[in-house]
Amino acid sequence: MPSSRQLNALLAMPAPLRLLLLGAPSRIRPVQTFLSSACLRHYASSKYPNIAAFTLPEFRTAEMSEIPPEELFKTSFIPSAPDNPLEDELTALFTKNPPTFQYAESDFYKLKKNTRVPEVCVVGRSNVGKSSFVNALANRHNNVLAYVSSKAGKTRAITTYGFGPPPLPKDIAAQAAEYKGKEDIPTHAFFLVDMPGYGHASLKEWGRNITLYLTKRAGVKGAIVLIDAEVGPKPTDLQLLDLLCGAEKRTAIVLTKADKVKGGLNGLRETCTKLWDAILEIEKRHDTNWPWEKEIFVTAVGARDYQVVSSTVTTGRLAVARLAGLVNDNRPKVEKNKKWTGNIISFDDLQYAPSKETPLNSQRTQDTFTLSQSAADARRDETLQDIDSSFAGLEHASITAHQGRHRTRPRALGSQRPRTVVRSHARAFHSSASLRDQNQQPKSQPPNVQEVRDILDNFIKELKFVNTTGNYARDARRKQDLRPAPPRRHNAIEEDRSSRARQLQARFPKQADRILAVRDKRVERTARNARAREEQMHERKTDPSEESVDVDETGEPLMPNAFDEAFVTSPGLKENEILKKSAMKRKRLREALKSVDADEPADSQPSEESVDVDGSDAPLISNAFNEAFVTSPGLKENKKQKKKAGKKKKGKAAKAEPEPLDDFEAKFLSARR
Ligand SMILES: Nc1nc2c(ncn2[C@@H]2O[C@H](COP(=O)(O)OP(=O)(O)OP(=O)(O)O)[C@@H](O)[C@H]2O)c(=O)[nH]1
Ligand SMILES: [Mg+2]
Repeated sequence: MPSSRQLNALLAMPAPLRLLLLGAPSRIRPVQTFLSSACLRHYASSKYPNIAAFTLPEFRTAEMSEIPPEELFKTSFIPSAPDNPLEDELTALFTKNPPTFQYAESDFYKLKKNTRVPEVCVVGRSNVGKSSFVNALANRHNNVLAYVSSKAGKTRAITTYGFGPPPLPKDIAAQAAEYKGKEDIPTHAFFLVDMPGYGHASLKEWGRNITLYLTKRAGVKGAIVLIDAEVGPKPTDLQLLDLLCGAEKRTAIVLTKADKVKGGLNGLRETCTKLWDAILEIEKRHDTNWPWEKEIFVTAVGARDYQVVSSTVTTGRLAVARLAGLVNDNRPKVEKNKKWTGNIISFDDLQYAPSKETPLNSQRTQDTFTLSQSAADARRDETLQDIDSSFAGLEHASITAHQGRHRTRPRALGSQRPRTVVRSHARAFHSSASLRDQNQQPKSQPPNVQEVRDILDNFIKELKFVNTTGNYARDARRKQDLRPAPPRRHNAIEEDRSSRARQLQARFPKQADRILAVRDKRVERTARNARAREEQMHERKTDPSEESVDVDETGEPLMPNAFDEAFVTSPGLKENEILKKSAMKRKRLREALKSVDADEPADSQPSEESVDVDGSDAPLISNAFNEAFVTSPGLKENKKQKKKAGKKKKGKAAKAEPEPLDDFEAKFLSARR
């Protein structure tokens, strides 16, 4: 006789399915009473009847120790893909914003700091299927996200992948000040961390890293423990569960490779019973409120058959989403409200924590999406308001994002516009909005792509730091292209003269020929001068060694002295020599005249003391400065200089004997007298 609950389940089904249920094959009879219609259909047609996820709704309200393990499966049901109400939302959550590799680190102490994005880690023995699990969740089968191998020990580092939509720009902007460049601006809702495996082909330090990660890392919100369904729980698995129980870390236990279990559903049951027993033992031993999921999730996400993978992947996603806090878990809790200890942050403190006011609507509780209905509506309205008000929030977010470590993303090949974090937020908004509520249309239209681009372009123009080296180079190239062509070279003077001539011709038409002749003459003269200048310039540029050897009138090379050396490259050496000689001549005349004016005999020589002569034979002017300089005591240099000057003076005075006057000079002087 079926119970009232079974009858309810039967009545809820369409009539043909009820018949199918009543006449279902014996092998599914033990669980048939709780199979829903879609699930049953899937189950009956499946080649793999042992793929299932076991939940224990009654046990959630009862004390674990009171329930005998053999009772577990009487109340099991299969929330496989077609039956799961959250399937679409979970798929969107995990795949809409493409999951990306974040970082890999083999040393726990070198891990990037993360206190804001929830981390869920996947742990298990080596080769149990951890990396396959990550790939399946991301819906990546061909284009692999995590490396998978049939050999144990493939994953050797703590490898982090980002999943889910990024936080809203507004939220990022609100928190940006707190990051202060210490943590990356989040690009995803949560991180899934693929750990190296323990057991076969693993290293000691991997074990140490796993232990440290599970007990000390602040961002870890839960652990997915993968256990091979084919071989069952091993002592190392139980050690790990022991550790998690002691640390009171939220845990979901997932059986993998369910498609390989021998003995079908019965074989799977045996494994589950064994596992459950072991967990009860661990719980008794620790006497803690270990928040494990009180469910065993069964998957075969690494199977070759895609149908099998897709039918169990939602189960895995549900487990991860619950631990990350993205799914409201409305189940009544068996655990007492015990406070979290150590570095572990309370789950309720999380940004994505489920709301506390969610009503418990039935005994058979359901998971609901965190961002469902009213919460999603309110949040979307808020965001739309933000975006409608000319992207104020978005720009602010992008500024703060730029000031952080993610300044710009690499540009797409051939793209002229730098891809910024801003754009990813804009895209994320659309994806998350549609993810939250696919049936409801947004109340106001989100801006189209062109609008977003225009706003971003204007915005980027104002950001100086976006002008990276590459952009500078590009700008320079653009400027070069836009630069007007240099004007044709023309002789401005000639042009000037021609225009002047035209003016004159207009004024004096009769004189036109003359005007033209004058113009031609002047143009010719200008050209000649220009040629001369050019030749001069050319001479300057030619090798100076050719000019350094100058010859006197007799053809003998002049001995280069210091003066010549300095002068050698300047043009007009000979002219300068002539000028120099004439200057000397004039000087001599002046001196002679002075002596004549003073009524001194013309042949009298200037006394050594009275006329001081420097190197250039110019008389030294004794001024106050010189006096002070010369007589200042204690200056060795001065004394030396003085001595030198004295010597020079004598030498020069001896040298400076005036040359005898030539005929012209003698005549001139006699005439003056
Ligand atoms: N049939 C079947 N094979 C699976 C399943 N999951 C994983 N595998 C296979 O198991 C092997 C190991 O998978 P991985 O994902 O690399 O395992 P892992 O736990 O990451 O291994 P390590 O990185 O070495 O720790 C691969 O050959 C997978 O194809 C499953 O559900 N069914
Ligand atoms: Mg791996």
